[in-house]
Amino acid sequence: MAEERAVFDSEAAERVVAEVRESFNSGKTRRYEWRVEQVKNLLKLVDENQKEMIDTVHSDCSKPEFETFAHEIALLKNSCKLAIKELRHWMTPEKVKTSITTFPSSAAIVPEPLGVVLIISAWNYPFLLSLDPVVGAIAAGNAVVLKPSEISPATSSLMAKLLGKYLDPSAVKVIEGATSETSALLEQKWDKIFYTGSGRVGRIVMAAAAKHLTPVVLELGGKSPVVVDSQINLQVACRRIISGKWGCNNGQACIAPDYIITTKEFAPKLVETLKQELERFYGKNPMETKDLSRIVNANHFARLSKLLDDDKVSGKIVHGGERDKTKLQITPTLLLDVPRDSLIMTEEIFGPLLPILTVDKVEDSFEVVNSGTKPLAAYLFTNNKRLKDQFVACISAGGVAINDTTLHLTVSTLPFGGVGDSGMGSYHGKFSFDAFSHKKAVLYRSFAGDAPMRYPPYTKGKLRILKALLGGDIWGLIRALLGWS
Ligand SMILES: NC(=O)c1ccc[n+]([C@@H]2O[C@H](COP(=O)([O-])OP(=O)(O)OC[C@H]3O[C@@H](n4cnc5c(N)ncnc54)[C@H](O)[C@@H]3O)[C@@H](O)[C@H]2O)c1
Repeated sequence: MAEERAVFDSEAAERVVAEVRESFNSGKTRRYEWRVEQVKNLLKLVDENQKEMIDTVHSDCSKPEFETFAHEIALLKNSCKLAIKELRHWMTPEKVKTSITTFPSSAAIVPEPLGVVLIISAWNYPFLLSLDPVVGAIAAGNAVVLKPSEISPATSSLMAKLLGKYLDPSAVKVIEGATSETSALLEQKWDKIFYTGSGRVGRIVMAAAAKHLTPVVLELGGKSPVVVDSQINLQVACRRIISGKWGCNNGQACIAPDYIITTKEFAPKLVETLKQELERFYGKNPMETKDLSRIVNANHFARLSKLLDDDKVSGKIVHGGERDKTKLQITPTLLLDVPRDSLIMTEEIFGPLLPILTVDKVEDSFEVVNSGTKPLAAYLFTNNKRLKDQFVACISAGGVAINDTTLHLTVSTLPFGGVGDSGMGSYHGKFSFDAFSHKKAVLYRSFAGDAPMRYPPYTKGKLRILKALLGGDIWGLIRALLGWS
C-alpha cells in the first residue's frame, strides 16, 4: 500500500485530472440520462453491498451496525432517491421576472455543471461523507475525483473497488491516500473543492484552492454547545443528548454535543439523570458494550487522554473516565465545572468526553457560546418560547436543533454546513445539487422594441427619460417623452 502511494505524485494527479476532464469535456456528464443513471447505480451499489459496507466500517472503528445503517446507509439511500426523483426538476431553468430596463424580455437561472470537482472526505462517517457529496456532484453533471480518508483504510479501499465497478470510471475516480496524495491533488486546477475535515487542513485546502481561484465548500467542525434549561422533560433531554454524543460514533462526530451549559442549581439533577440514562444504555461496565465505537486510532486516543490529563480539569470527572489504551476505549465521561481556559474547553473534543459548564442564569449561556468560535451546531433544551426565540436569534451556528441533538442533519430540506470557523457552503438535498452547480444568469431578448435612447449621442432629453424611468416617475416619464419641461 505504501509503495502504491509513493507513486501518486503531482504528475500522476495531473493525469487523473486530464482524464476526468476529457470525460467532462465530451459532454456526457451533462446529460440528464447519464446523471440519473449514475445516481441509480450508486443506490444499487449501496443496496447490493450493504452488509460489506457495515462490516468494513466496523473493522475501521468498531462502529455498531445500528449506527452505520441509520447514519450512513439509510441517509445515503435517501439522498440517492431524492436526487433520482427531483433531478429533472432541479435541472429545469428557473424563470425569473425581468425589469423595465430590459422590456421586452424574459430571463432564467440556468444551473450548469462546474466541471471537474475534488471531494476530500473525513474518516468518521466514511461512506456518507464521501458518497453524499458525490451524489450532488454527479447529479449536477460534474466529473469527480474522490479522496477518502486514510484513517478509515478498509472503507477507503472498498469505496475505490465499488465505485470503479458501479460508476462510470472515466468520470468518477477514487484516489486513496494520505497527506502526500492529497497535496498532489490539491496542486491541480479544479472547478470546485469540497472538503470535509478539520479546520487545520481546511486552511491548507483553501490556500491551495486560492492559487487557481477555485471555489471551496469547507465542512469543518467546532465546539457544538448544548444549553439545558430547567423546566423540561429531563429524561428525554438526557436520552437525546446521549444519543447525539455517544450514539454518534462515540462522540467522534462533527455535530456531536461538545459541551453542556446549565445553571449551577440544575447541574446536579442533570448529571444524575445523565448517569442513570448512560447506565441504562451502556450497562454498568461500558468497556464491555458493543454499542459504542472505539477511539479510531492511537493518535486520537493520545489527544483525548491529553484533554483528561490537563491539570486544569483534575478532580472534575463526575462520571466515567476509564481508559484502555490497548483496546482504544474511553468510557462515556462527564466533567463538571471545568474552567473555560482548560484544553477540553478550547479544543474540539471529538470523542466520548462531555464537560458541563455552569452559569447563574440560563440566559448567561449565550455569552459563553458567543465568546467562542461559531459552532457547526447548537442545541437548546427548553419549554420557554422566549428562550427558544432568543437562542435562534442570538446564537450564530451552522445549524440549530431545539429539544434534540443532531437530527437537523437528517432533514433534507435544510442546508447542512458551517459558519465562520465551522465552515463555508452547505449541502444535502437540493443544496447538494446547488453546491456543485453554477447558477447561470440568462436574459432572452428579441429584436423588437429597440430603444434609441440607450445609444449615443447622449442628450439631456435621453438622460431625463432615463432618470424618470429608473426613478419610477410615470408623469416625469410622460413629460420627458413629450418634451415638456
Ligand atoms: N462538517 C462536517 O460535515 C464534518 C464531518 C465529519 C468531520 N468533520 C470534522 O473533521 C474533523 C475530523 O475528521 P478527520 O480527522 O478525518 O479530519 P482531517 O482534517 O484530519 O482529515 C480530513 C481529510 O484531509 C486529508 N488531510 C489530512 N492532512 C492533510 C494535509 N496536511 N494536507 C492535505 N490533506 C490532508 C485527510 O487525508 C482526509 O481525507 C473534525 O474536526 C470534525 O469536526 C466535519
